Amino acid sequence: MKPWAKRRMEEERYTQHDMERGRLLFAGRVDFIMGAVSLGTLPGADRPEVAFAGRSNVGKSSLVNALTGRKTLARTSNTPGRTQELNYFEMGAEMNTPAYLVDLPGYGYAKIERKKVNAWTRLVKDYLRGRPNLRRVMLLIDSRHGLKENDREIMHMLDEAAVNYQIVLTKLDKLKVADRDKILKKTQEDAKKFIACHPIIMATSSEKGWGLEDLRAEIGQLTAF
Ligand SMILES: Nc1nc2c(ncn2[C@@H]2O[C@H](COP(=O)(O)OP(=O)(O)OP(=O)(O)O)[C@@H](O)[C@H]2O)c(=O)[nH]1
Repeated sequence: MKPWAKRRMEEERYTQHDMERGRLLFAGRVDFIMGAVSLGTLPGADRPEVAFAGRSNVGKSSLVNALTGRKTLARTSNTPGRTQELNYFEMGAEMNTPAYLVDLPGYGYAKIERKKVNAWTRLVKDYLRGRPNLRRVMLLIDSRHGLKENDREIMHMLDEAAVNYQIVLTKLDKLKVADRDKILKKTQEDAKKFIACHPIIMATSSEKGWGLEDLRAEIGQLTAF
């Protein structure tokens, strides 16, 4: 996308207030609250939350770290599929409208046995159905691969649970310039087939810092009361 076109979209999509709130949310303290293995142990639903989901190795930890400008907040790894908990982070503790960021366990790692996949599905399904303060799930998709079968399964699950979700492409820097627009358009077309999927696809690179300002603003807007 041409920089001017991108700039215009940003201006139309977010108010100054959203951008400012997004910036402040991620600029202050972002504290790890807990890793929940069951719904019974989740923190109270007293503030809005946004969850991050995606296949193992999609770049979720890198993105969360890049958003907060920290290197060690969410664990990045070369051993996909290790985290099997709902990891809660509190953002904007010093603001009067704080929010939670929830890092959902990665899915689709081939070496995980069926039993664990079932446990993941159960935990995440229960979470998605029963969390009234969940404003949106950011569904991360590796821009080199596009939507895979298990991404589509999750999208159907989100559709059924009537959870608002939005696709965030990751690792855009790994694509050739000409391929970036192609994957964006293709994903946009795919997204139309899913009822609860947000029509706007966000594109990011944690490595280069691309799309982070937009994503912060989006989350700022979503978690404003
Ligand atoms: N070039 C490039 N590499 C990236 C980017 N984001 C992540 N990576 C790399 O992709 C690999 C996986 O990244 P992680 O952030 O650990 O992925 P994850 O989704 O948290 O993985 P799990 O812990 O399995 O859930 C790492 O080697 C990262 O360095 C990006 O924007 N650009």
